[in-house]
This record gives sequence, structure tokens and C-alpha cells, in this order.
Amino acid sequence: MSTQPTLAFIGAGNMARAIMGGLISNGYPAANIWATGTQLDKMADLKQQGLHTTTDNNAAVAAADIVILAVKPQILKTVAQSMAAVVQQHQPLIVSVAAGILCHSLEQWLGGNIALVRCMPNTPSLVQQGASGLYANPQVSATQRQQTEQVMQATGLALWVDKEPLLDAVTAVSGSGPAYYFLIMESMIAAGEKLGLSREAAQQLTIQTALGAADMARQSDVEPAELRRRVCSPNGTTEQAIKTFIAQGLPEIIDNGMQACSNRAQAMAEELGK
Ligand SMILES: NC(=O)C1=CN([C@@H]2O[C@H](COP(=O)(O)OP(=O)(O)OC[C@H]3O[C@@H](n4cnc5c(N)ncnc54)[C@H](OP(=O)(O)O)[C@@H]3O)[C@@H](O)[C@H]2O)C=CC1
Ligand SMILES: O=C(O)[C@@H]1CCC=N1
Repeated sequence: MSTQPTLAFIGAGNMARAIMGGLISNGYPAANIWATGTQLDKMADLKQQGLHTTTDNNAAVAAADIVILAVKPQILKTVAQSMAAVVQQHQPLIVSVAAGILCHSLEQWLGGNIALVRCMPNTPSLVQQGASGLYANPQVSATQRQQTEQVMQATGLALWVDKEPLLDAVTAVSGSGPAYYFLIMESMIAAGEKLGLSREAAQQLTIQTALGAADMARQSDVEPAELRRRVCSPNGTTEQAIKTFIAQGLPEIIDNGMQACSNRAQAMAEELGK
């Protein structure tokens, strides 16, 4: 990474830790990262790795070029309002990873006229296999866009969207997406056990198959639908499984789940954005 801005993660929970872990594994200097939370002892491991830890959000904001808001959406208004004065004084780039909280609300809570990126990351950022959607408000400079992209690319794929509502679609695909794959893995492990494998063997085979399928899809020049057809021998075993999944509505189930996810992001914007 050519430039290494100082980052302050406001909230050092699951998502922030995944991004911080990915950054550190990728060589980002721990001394350039601040993490905040409600209790210092919960962040002792981060301090041990060389990060700055504090319960004082304003101190972290004052030290940072980029402030990453990573608290739960339900408390974001209170947290943002409590740091508005130092944000206005210091003018860092603000990056919010909160699902369903609009730029408009954040701008208001932080005192107006701020450079703001909304980012929808996912937890595989921890192993540098993350996927993030990014949206910038007009106040974000070209340099700040580049800095944000560099930070998020250090944890995996980072894609810009040009309309804010598309972040709800990103949430439905990749923000929440790891949970869908984990559920499929859980189901495959359970079914493998039921068919007689040990839990350990079912787990190893399931995870390696997920990895192999994802890597193959990434490297292939044909779409996943064609790769799927290539596994299905006519009147063979896979065909029976796929026919059963389709007859029982798997594509519609996934469509419904992702629609519910996106709807929830929109509802959160209304509920929490005032
Ligand atoms: N988890 C995921 O897969 C994804 C999450 N997100 C977004 O990331 C954000 C965080 O989610 P997630 O990491 O799962 O949640 P967590 O609950 O794991 O993390 C939130 C953290 O915020 C801390 N916190 C609470 N109050 C304050 C405060 N006043 N000042 C500073 N820190 C505080 C909490 O610390 P303490 O425990 O001490 O209270 C906690 O560690 C959410 O907005 C979510 O929408 C986005 C994409 C994916
Ligand atoms: O479930 C949530 O609300 C967060 C946002 C995307 C993934 N986790």
C-alpha cells in the first residue's frame, strides 16, 4: 500500500475486527490503527498487536485521517452526534459500514457538509477474501476515494456503486451473503453425517467443496450455471440432487431471502434514520 492513512475504528466488534485483521495480515501498520469500544479490557488483544485502543471516541477521531463507523446501526445516531464537534473541527473522511443508515442521516448527525463513504463489507475480510460495496457522497475527493479503495482492497474485493440504494442490493448479495453459505455448509455437513460420514469428514469435504467451487467459478470464463451443468451427468447422481432442489423451490427461496434482506435495510433507514 503506497499511502497509509491513520484509521480509527469506532466500535471494535465482529466487522471492525474482520477488517482490522485483514489489514494487519496484509502488512498495514498496527500503529496506524485506532480501535474504540466501551471497555478497554475487551480490546486487550488489539493493544497487544500494537493498535491504539481507547474508550474515548473523540480521541480516536482526532488522531485519524479516516474514521470507520462500525457500531450497531441502532446506536449510530447517538455515537455520531457525540463526535460531531471533533469531526467538524478535524474533518477526517468518514466511512460508515452500518447497514441501512443513509448518507443523509449521517451527514445531519455529524453536523453537515462532511466527506462520507458508505461501505458494505463482509466478515471474510478477516482472511482477505472480503467483498465490499462502496458509495461516496459528492464531498469525497479523488484522493479520499483512492485511499478508501486501497484500505478495503487490502481485505479483498472493493467495488464502487454510483447510486446509494444499490448498497441495499450489495448487503443482500455479499454483506449478509457469508451467512447464507455458512447455512448451506451447516446443512450439507448435517446431511453428510446422516448419510454415514463422521462429522469431521463431512465438514472437511463440505468446506473444501465450497472453496473449490468458488475458486473454479472465479477462474472460469463461463458462468456458474454452465459449471453446474458440467457436474450433472445425464441421468446421474447430481441431476437427481439438482432436480430435487429446483422442484422444492431453492431458487425462489434464495430470491425471497435476499429480498427480505434488502427490505430490512430500507426499513432500518426509515426506523433509525430520523
Ligand atoms: N457483522 C457483519 O457481518 C457485518 C456488519 N456490518 C455492520 O457493522 C456494524 C457493526 O456490526 P458488528 O461488528 O456485527 O457488531 P458488534 O456488536 O460485533 O460490534 C459493535 C461494537 O461496537 C462497540 N460499541 C458499542 N457502543 C459503543 C460506543 N459508544 N463507542 C464505541 N464503540 C461502541 C461494541 O463494544 P462493546 O461490546 O464494548 O459494547 C461492539 O464491539 C453494524 O453497523 C453492521 O450493520 C456490515 C457488514 C457486515
Ligand atoms: O445482519 C446485519 O444487519 C449485518 C449487515 C450485513 C451483515 N450483517
